[in-house]
Amino acid sequence: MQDPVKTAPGAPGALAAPTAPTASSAPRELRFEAQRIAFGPMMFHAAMLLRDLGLLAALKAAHPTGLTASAVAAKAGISAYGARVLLEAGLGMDLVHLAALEDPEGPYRLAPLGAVFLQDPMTRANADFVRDVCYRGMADLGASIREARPAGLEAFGAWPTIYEGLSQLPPKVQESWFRFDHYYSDSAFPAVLPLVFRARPRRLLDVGGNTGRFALQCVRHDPDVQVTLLDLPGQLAKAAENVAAAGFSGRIGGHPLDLLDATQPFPGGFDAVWMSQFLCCFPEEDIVHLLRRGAAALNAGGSLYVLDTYWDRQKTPAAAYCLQATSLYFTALANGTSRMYHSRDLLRCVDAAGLVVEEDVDGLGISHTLFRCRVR
Ligand SMILES: C[S@@+](CC[C@H](N)C(=O)[O-])C[C@H]1O[C@@H](n2cnc3c(N)ncnc32)[C@H](O)[C@@H]1O
Repeated sequence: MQDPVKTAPGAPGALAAPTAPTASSAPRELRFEAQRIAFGPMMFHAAMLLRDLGLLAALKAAHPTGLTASAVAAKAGISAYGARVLLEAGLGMDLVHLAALEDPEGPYRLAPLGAVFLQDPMTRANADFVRDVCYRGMADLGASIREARPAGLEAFGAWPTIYEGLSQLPPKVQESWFRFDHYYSDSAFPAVLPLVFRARPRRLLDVGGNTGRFALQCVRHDPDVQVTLLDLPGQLAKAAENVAAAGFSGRIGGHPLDLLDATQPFPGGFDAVWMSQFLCCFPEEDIVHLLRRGAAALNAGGSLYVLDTYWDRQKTPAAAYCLQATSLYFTALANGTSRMYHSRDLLRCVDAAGLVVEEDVDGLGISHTLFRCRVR
């Protein structure tokens, strides 16, 4: 197993201060970073409005000349006052630049960070997810931690976890949830298919198969494989629609169940059991049970695959930061007890479930690691 990436936030190299730092001795840049955190939730909304009211796009179209604040206001269809407060917040975030400090009317220009915030697909998936799914519920992070339940989920409904409510969330919230989930998994699926199908599994069990996205890729990749999806009824109803629309109802089936209900057995007789972006949805004790039940569904010689994202296995601090932040969604919105794991946490669960990792591949898609496991 590889060592943690030294540049990941929280990695040993990043914390090597011999004595506790004090606020008064902190360099100016650190104090600025602290203010970014302090005002972050407010600036976030300003950044989203700069994006969604079209201010950043107007500045992009007018690059490099730029636009005055009143011209931006006219293009966005907002008041001059509204344009000025958003543009000035944008200056603070370095999303826009002002041609001359002495003239606050502008012209304003799109800054390099503004171009990333406007155009980068990962930033868009993350930002929409934070605004539409997480923002309101995140105010209940403290209650969620104290009570080990997703207290923030009450913003949407009275479900015990977000998974029971997923198919009933408001359309925009669902759209942002799925776009976030798919943004990450879609990047990894093409990379893992050759690894999973090297052993030519004939029957594959996709545990937490959601709306059938991976199953559809499997049946397109291998003409002989049959896939069974395990998930909650709401997700499987959506999966059945997708599978039928793609013409694969004969090769992809669904088995609705609450995977945490130990009285409901998994179906058996599979050459491969697949768990993608799934175990991060559970606390460690449930992960061990789910792995054991997955292992019991395997034919002799079969493999259990775990595809997930671990913050210690990331190539960049930005990727580790995204995962560490996503953990807070699991706490306040999803179930109050799971998180984006360190790889060692997950490997400990694999061992406790009586499995051994035979293959451990990092760098799949944007941020995924694949463990191929067999029964010990
Ligand atoms: C984060 S999604 C991952 C979906 C998909 N495997 C992927 O890679 O994109 C987790 C899935 O686990 C399912 N799930 C969570 N808790 C469950 C439970 N108790 N019973 C059945 N399915 C559950 C959710 O409904 C969801 O489809």
